[in-house]
Amino acid sequence: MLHVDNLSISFLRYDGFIHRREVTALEGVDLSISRGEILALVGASGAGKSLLAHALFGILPANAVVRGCLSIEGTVFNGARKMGAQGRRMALVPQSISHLDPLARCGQQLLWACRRGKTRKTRPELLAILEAFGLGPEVMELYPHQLSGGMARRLLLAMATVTEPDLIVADEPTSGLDPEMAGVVLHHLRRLADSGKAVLLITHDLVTALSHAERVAILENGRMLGIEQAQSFAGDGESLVHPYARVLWRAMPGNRFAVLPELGGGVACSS
Ligand SMILES: Nc1ncnc2c1ncn2[C@@H]1O[C@H](COP(=O)(O)OP(=O)(O)OP(=O)(O)O)[C@@H](O)[C@H]1O
Ligand code: NI
Repeated sequence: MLHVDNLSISFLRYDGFIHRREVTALEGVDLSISRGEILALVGASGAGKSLLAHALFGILPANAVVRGCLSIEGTVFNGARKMGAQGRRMALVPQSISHLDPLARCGQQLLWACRRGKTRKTRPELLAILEAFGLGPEVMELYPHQLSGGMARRLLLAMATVTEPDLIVADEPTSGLDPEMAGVVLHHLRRLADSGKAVLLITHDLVTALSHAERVAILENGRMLGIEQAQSFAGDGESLVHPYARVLWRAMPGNRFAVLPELGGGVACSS
């Protein structure tokens, strides 16, 4: 449903008045997501996960240079923002809660999300989507500053999913949530995938990725190191195709916890 082919992102920087250079942040990234699937995109802070999401939605800053090919169900596009009706079939749950408008009540922002998705919802339907993310009806009347960080994140999730888009890109949707609420959010994303949607779940947490995704894509320093089946992260990691994935898996607490030279050396402790 979504195909990303050879995506590269760089930023133009000016050194002095005339010297211009490109700094590459993402290089040669390939991935695809099918309907019914959660693909987790994992990587350390700064790996380029949010950049990839922003490229999909055409919301990179003006000095970004994007190369490669993005297509959704066979239609090539360069950012959902410029796609009209097609773009409305994709929704982003942004990483930062600053994407909420501080001057508008939460209910109003939920209605705007419906309007952007050309969808009409009744008040009971809006309350139901809030409830699905553990938010009560009183949230409709509140302003963003009256929400906790976790509530604001869940409101962003409600706004992204209220129109039931075909592709949901959720950038760190569980960050700042307690384990119970994180479970509610991930369960909801699972339900959307099971109903035929495609979900790109961006997270730095391999455990979250493994428990909810079919496949896990590993991004490191702007490069895709490989895509693995989630079920291959088991035992000693012998079913994992990519050496880096094996290193990552074995380095997790509870596994062999061996820090190998590829990760920069360090303390190795085997159980
Ligand atoms: N507007 C920009 N101009 C220049 N470089 C940028 C810009 N935005 C991001 N970058 C760089 O691109 C790299 C990837 O950033 P990105 O936000 O995608 O990381 P991330 O994987 O989402 O990290 P995190 O887990 O912390 O959210 C970083 O090194 C960052 O400094
Ligand atoms: Ni990010």
